[in-house]
Amino acid sequence: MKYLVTAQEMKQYDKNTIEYLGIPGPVLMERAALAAEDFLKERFDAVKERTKVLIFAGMGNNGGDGLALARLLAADGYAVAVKCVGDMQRATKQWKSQWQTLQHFPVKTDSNIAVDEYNVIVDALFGVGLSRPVEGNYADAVKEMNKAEGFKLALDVPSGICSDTGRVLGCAFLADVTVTFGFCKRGLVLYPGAEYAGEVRTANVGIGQESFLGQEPEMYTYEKGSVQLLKRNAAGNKGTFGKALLVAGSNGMAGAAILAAKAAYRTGAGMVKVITAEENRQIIQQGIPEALYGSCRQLTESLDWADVIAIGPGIGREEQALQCLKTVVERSRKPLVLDADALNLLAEENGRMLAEELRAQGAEGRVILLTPHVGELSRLLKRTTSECKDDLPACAKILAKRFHAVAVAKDARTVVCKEQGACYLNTTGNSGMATAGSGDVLTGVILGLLAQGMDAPEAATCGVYLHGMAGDLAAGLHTEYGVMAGDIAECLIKNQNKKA
Ligand SMILES: NC(=O)C1=CN([C@@H]2O[C@H](COP(=O)(O)OP(=O)(O)OC[C@H]3O[C@@H](n4cnc5c(N)ncnc54)[C@H](OP(=O)(O)O)[C@@H]3O)[C@@H](O)[C@H]2O)[C@@H](O)CC1
Ligand SMILES: Nc1ncnc2c1ncn2[C@@H]1O[C@H](COP(=O)(O)OP(=O)(O)O)[C@@H](O)[C@H]1O
Ligand SMILES: [K+]
Repeated sequence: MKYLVTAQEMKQYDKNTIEYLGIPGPVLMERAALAAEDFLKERFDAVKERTKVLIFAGMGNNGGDGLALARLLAADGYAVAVKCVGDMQRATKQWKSQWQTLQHFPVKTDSNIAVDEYNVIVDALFGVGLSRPVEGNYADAVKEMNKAEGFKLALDVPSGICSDTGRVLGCAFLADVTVTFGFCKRGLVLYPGAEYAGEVRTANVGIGQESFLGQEPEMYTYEKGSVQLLKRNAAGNKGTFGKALLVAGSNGMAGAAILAAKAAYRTGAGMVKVITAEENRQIIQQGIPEALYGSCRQLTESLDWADVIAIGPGIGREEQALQCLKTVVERSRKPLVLDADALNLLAEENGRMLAEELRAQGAEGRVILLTPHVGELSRLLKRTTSECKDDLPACAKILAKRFHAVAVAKDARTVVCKEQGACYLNTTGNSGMATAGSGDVLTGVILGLLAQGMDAPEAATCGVYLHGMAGDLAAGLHTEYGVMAGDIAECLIKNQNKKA
């Protein structure tokens, strides 16, 4: 598990470390600068004579880190220059102290430094203290850095990237690598910040879990290798691994049902039954002969048979779909995953009473998982898609609270939220997954994990992680251009802890 923090959380942990743990600010700054120096030495020591480093320093402590880095590199024999941007009178105390020390070292600091003489550019303009769009002299500096050739390193956060949302505020530094201090910031993982940050290295500077003082970060992600599937019972039979009921696929949409059913099997479900339109019987039986088949008339008896249920992929919004949804909501209290058109139906006027009923069931303890993409989420919350996209974690939380459910808000960085507690932000997957049917595969994965007895929040987070890993493996085989949803289903669980 890896924490992802906001600027405010990071500032609080800085403060706790200094004031409560008693580690002075200048010590933290020195360690931050040492971590950045270690990284540069690892890359450039072999070509030190040809390496010329230019550091752009703002007037806050991020700039202070830059000044300390300049001193360390100069002491180590590197050619270093610093370009200060801003009014030195307004610099922080630590900045001024670093500046005084720097005067004893051979570092060029005049204002006429020509960027094109340098082959390593370090951005130390703003870190977590960025508070408004980058304009004027600062914007000119960012543009100058971006235009420069050579390697680009950002300290803590690329300047101009909002640490909390990953949004570009005005303009932003485009880094090859970001060395971030203490904990990884959310904005380095969320898009477009993730693209500006390049490769992210998180450096230990002495701010750790002891600095939380009871206030853990509200977001985390999984790192490679940290997801564990439930141990399989060696003596188990197909009943042991769960009966998964999938209500999917209207006339002409059998593919959605096949993809989701395949994914549930590939994730380990013992039995999968597909309830779908009569017209789909043959194609389902050919497409996935391992699945049991039932028509909509057999829904009620199938609800008794099932351990867990998913409804939505490809069901459409016609009357029959609404009736199926009604039956699933009213005639069962079993764990339920709602996806795609099941969510659209709940958002429509016709589905309002059902949505109310579902909320009441959630409050009474029914296990409910909702897996909307941004469009479906916007319909459920009656907000615009850009409002949802701009703050997906907050919107996912609202949805989770509204339905007393687990919300899986899908995007390039999917968020999983419970009513209470930390949010999970997924970092596996790639643009190849933006292809029709890949959401159906995710529904099947989550259903398969639930069928095996995983609890709902874990099934959602593991499911999203594994789905992304499968997408990465599929992209390894077919490139991001060539991935189709069926490839993702085929790659499920294969070496889930290895990146393609
Ligand atoms: N605490 C510690 O000991 C440690 C901290 N560490 C480091 O400190 C960094 C945080 O430092 P920080 O809090 O001083 O904020 P920082 O990112 O330098 O920016 C603030 C300055 O920018 C200015 N400013 C903001 N937006 C602006 C804009 N758009 N356009 C123009 N100006 C703008 C703002 O001005 P003001 O808003 O006050 O007018 C202020 O002057 C952190 O990221 C990490 O690198 C590490 O060394 C580890 C130990
Ligand atoms: N650029 C991307 N990077 C990573 N994952 C992505 C990207 N684009 C889409 N995905 C994932 O693919 C899936 C798409 O789901 P959805 O929009 O419901 O598709 P569909 O309705 O076609 O099945 C989601 O799980 C989403 O997180
Ligand atoms: K920076």
